[in-house]
Amino acid sequence: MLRQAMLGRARYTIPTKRFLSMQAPRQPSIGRFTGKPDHATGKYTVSFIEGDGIGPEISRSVKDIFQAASVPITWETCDVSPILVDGLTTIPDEAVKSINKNLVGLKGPLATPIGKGHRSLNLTLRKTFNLFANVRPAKSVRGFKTTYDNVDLVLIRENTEGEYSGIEHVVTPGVVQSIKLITRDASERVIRYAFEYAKAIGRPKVIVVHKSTIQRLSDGLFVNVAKELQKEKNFQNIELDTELIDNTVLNVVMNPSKYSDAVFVCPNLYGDILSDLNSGLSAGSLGLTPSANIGDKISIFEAVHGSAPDIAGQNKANPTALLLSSVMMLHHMGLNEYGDKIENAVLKTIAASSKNRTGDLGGTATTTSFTEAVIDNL
Ligand SMILES: NC(=O)C1=CN([C@@H]2O[C@H](COP(=O)(O)OP(=O)(O)OC[C@H]3O[C@@H](n4cnc5c(N)ncnc54)[C@H](O)[C@@H]3O)[C@@H](O)[C@H]2O)C=CC1
Ligand SMILES: O=C(O)CCC(=O)C(=O)O
Repeated sequence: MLRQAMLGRARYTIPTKRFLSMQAPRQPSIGRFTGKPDHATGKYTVSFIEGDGIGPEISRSVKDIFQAASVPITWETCDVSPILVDGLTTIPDEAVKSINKNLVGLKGPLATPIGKGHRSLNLTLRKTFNLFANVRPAKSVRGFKTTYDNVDLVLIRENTEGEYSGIEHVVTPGVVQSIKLITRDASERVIRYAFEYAKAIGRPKVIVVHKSTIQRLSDGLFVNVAKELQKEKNFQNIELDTELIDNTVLNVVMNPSKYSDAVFVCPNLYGDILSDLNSGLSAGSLGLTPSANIGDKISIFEAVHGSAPDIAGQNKANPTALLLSSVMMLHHMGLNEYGDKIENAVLKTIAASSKNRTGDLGGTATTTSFTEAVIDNL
């Protein structure tokens, strides 16, 4: 159900549906998929990184459901075991070639050793392929009761720098420094993407979440770039708000519906934390929230959650977040019919009965039984 609203000079389409659904959203003009299916088979090839911990279990679920739904995709499995070159973390050439060739990937969670060993492979992938925007929608799920039943939040996180730049050093024993790098170029490309995304999904407002009262230069630059961009003719009909992160966190917890007409955009770490909060509020679990890492040409889709080592190998993981990430991927590729079909089946399965739900949603289902129920509902 859509309603039209006249806002200023522009006509926007505002979705009234507040429950989880990413059905065939219009794609922003930046980062569009340009891959082509194979001539002989009519199928697209997608690079697949299964990931660590629960990764192989939830990846199996996605593969089984895609096969049952006859999605015209061939998976190309990629090994991203870390390789250290001159102290820098890289991934094997074959994986880089596969992703550069296919222009699209789906990945399970990758674990990062704490305080030693290789650098985060998640960050390495984002940097290697210049995936500058991380889109994280968080919506209530019909039939599954949480504190609020009308959460519909969209957050876009800067994905390549900020606190995740990896520039750290020991100044002197007992004194360390981590650099939060913010550049005009990276700020501009993610904020421009956020404006385009808001236009594409029919939201009239972009909110920059920051702390420029304290991080005056870095967050200050991020906010100023947003103000400059908003003056462009293309974006003048999108309202721009700026909010301090502590204020946003309080407001989201008190009344998430306040932000149902907005797209948040923020520097890397704020986006990481705020999006987990959004997941908790919308779903009561990390097991439901999908995401897209978008670059100019290449995009990689992944669940927001990590490798969940506490439940790995126990057939307890909820594959929904990876499944919904794969739905975002299908919409990105223009395979809307398949995306809608899988999304409907997943949501129907969760709504039907608590018996269908995995433990994180208070149910008793296993990864396998949930997958079978989704296949029955296709
Ligand atoms: N994008 C990625 O690949 C990410 C990777 N990580 C990595 O994951 C590892 C573990 O990180 P944590 O902080 O423990 O976060 P986590 O997201 O793996 O787990 C947090 C809690 O959520 C639960 N959970 C997560 N996903 C679930 C699912 N699909 N079904 C049911 N329950 C689920 C876990 O059991 C755990 O109790 C670390 O090595 C971290 O570096 C963390 C975040 C993102
Ligand atoms: O790579 C990691 O260990 C964590 C990355 C992360 O926090 C994220 O994907 O949001």
